[in-house]
Amino acid sequence: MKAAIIGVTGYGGGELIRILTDHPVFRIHSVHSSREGMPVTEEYPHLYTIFEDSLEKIDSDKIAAEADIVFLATPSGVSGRLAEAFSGKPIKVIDLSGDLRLNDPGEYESWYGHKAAGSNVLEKAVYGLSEWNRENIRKAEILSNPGCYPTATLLGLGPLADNGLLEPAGIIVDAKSGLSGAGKSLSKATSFTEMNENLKIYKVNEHQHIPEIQQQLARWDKHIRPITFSTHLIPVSRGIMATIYVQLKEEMDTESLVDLYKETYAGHHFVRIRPAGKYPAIKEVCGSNFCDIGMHADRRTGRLTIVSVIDNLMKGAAGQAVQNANLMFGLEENAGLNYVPVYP
Ligand SMILES: NC(=O)C1=CN([C@@H]2O[C@H](COP(=O)(O)OP(=O)(O)OC[C@H]3O[C@@H](n4cnc5c(N)ncnc54)[C@H](OP(=O)(O)O)[C@@H]3O)[C@@H](O)[C@H]2O)C=CC1
Ligand SMILES: CC(=O)N[C@@H](CCC(=O)OP(=O)(O)O)C(=O)O
Repeated sequence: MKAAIIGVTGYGGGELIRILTDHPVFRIHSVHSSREGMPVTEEYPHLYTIFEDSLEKIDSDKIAAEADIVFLATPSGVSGRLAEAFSGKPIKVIDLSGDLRLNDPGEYESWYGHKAAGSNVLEKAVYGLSEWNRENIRKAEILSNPGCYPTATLLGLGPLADNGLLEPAGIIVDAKSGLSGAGKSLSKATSFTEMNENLKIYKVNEHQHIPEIQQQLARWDKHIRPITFSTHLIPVSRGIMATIYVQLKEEMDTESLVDLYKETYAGHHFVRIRPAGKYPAIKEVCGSNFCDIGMHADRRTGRLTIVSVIDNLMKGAAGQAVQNANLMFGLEENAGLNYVPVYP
């Protein structure tokens, strides 16, 4: 199977190269960004002798005629236009950006500040939270890969929301991300001097992933009220931790909750549930496609704390994109994704 990658010089695109150069079925056919003609190794010297192709022009007709799937690892605003260009052509599309995730174009425009993709594309786009939408993903022609924070948050809340166990008001998500989550562009906020030995909150109550999380929670349980969602930068390259606080409709102890999560994710290779009393750290998933989840029900407050960790570039972006591509082509879900986390 031939894969094209647009936005290959970014962090998400680079991670797609890392995965696809070692994939048993997909082979990288062409790579693209706005810098036509440049060898990929100019941007990524770590790929010397491994992948040395040059960037090609973005010609949707040519790409669709030659490749079986195209990954759009481009910024929001750019991806939507590209998805429109590929729509209706004989090629499957996976978009890593937020451009196709929200059903309501008006909501997209108010949170992202760009013009939404056309309704023909939005209506076809399937939301690719792999563990929760497998059947639709298998049939998708255009797939919208979930955001990094939403992946960690939704995998952490799914078993409760889907079973109607959540008290609908008062859900709080306190999330932290490594700096690669912001992409490779230089910015003061993510520079070494700003972030070394530091921790910062940002986009308070206005993060663009809020409506995406809310939209999926409503699919599980339409009674769920608006969540509080806080995002922080931490001085690491990769990794997201979402610490989630919820109240349940009925009291459950930690052991029963762990059993519920284990049952829900049985057969889902990439979600690992920790035993009662154990909590995952981001280092324990970095470099891999795993989402690790731990939890504790606090009898004193009546609240449940859920901790969910992923590598933002893997399960939060390129890893989940390849997991979805595997499903779309009828392959084993974990084909080419059996990475052991890089530790320490
Ligand atoms: N980083 C992460 O952890 C996650 C990222 N995402 C999403 O994935 C997408 C890619 O993210 P990331 O890799 O971090 O971003 P980067 O900023 O690191 O890379 C963006 C890429 O898009 C290319 N690009 C930018 N504008 C254009 C254009 N007009 N035409 C063609 N190519 C263009 C850039 O190439 P060049 O500079 O060579 O033109 C570069 O290859 C984004 O939508 C992001 O929101 C989603 C989940 C997690
Ligand atoms: C650390 C950091 O800055 N993370 C980015 C994630 C951006 C992203 O992945 O954007 P979309 O999923 O919406 O396309 C942020 O918080 O905006």
